[in-house]
Amino acid sequence: MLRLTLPAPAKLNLMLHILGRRADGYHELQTLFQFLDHGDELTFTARTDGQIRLHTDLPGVDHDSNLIVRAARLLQTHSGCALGADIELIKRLPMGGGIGGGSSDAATTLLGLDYLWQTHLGEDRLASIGLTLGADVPVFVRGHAAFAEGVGERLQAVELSEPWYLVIAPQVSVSTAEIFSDPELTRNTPAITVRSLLEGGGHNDCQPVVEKRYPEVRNALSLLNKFVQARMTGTGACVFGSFPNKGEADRVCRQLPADLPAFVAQGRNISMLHRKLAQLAQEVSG
Ligand SMILES: C[C@@](CO)(OP(=O)(O)O)[C@H](O)COP(=O)(O)OP(=O)(O)OC[C@H]1O[C@@H](n2ccc(N)nc2=O)[C@H](O)[C@@H]1O
Ligand SMILES: Nc1ncnc2c1ncn2[C@@H]1O[C@H](COP(=O)(O)OP(=O)(O)O)[C@@H](O)[C@H]1O
Repeated sequence: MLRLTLPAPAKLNLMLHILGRRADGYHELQTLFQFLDHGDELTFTARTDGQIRLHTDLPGVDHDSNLIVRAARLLQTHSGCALGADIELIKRLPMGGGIGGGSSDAATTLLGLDYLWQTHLGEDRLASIGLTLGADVPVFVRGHAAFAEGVGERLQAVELSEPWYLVIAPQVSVSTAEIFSDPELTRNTPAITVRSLLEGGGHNDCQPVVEKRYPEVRNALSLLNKFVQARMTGTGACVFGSFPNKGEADRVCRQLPADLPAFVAQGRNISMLHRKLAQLAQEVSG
């Protein structure tokens, strides 16, 4: 196989508690990740000259800093593979939205090129390579809804209900580092067990800080709160509410101001990337 198209789905942090700060400045957290059936799309074509070429520009991100290019080069280093790739990206996920677009693109690159180049590094090595690119990359490599602890790298797979979500993407990009360095961020939420969490509850400790700094996020939350309990994902800027079916989510979506970007997607416990890879494996073996 020389060419491969794969999805890079979004995630939501259904809750995000900050328990403390480590000596290296990173924060200890507890969070619940679920994927959405909405995301970016990447197409990989193998090159024999070893070059990595991403053919899609992202505003404010130069070629070599793009997480896709960095992931591809890391995979070359760790596997010793001499092949390269041409990569095209269809970018649908808002950047700095807290729905993990960059991390998901990186994970899709690691899994996609591992498949295309036949480097067979395996999920454990790909997840640890991914962690060097960002705290959120491993969950996308694993592809299962998870309760995460540590800086997000200790993952416990969970089975959640799969409701429909209405996601509003206020037109601001929130820097994760900026929110984590805010002196007003609450960093002392007591640890909870995954069991008590699944029985209900949880909140996002970053939300008050982002609401204070970004009126666009505050407005999106109060708009959505008129219909359903709204919450922010990750360090923002996206906010979401859950609905039992697509029809109700679409109905509320139609009532939002036309100039406010929003979409409806279903929560998924197994990521679309892993569904597609499993389908490919079945086609090859069948
Ligand atoms: C907090 C989450 C929840 O999903 O936020 P979002 O970025 O998705 O909104 C993520 O774990 C973010 O992961 P990711 O976006 O990969 O962050 P990284 O690139 O690893 O870190 C960006 C910066 O955020 C801070 N940071 C990040 C994660 C963490 N547990 N503690 C931190 O203090 C650090 O200052 C770091 O330099
Ligand atoms: N392929 C990529 N897609 C999105 N952002 C990227 C990518 N590569 C690098 N970045 C950088 O990473 C930052 C965070 O990206 P993103 O994952 O979209 O946000 P978040 O972590 O809030 O979900 C962006 O603002 C951008 O500067």
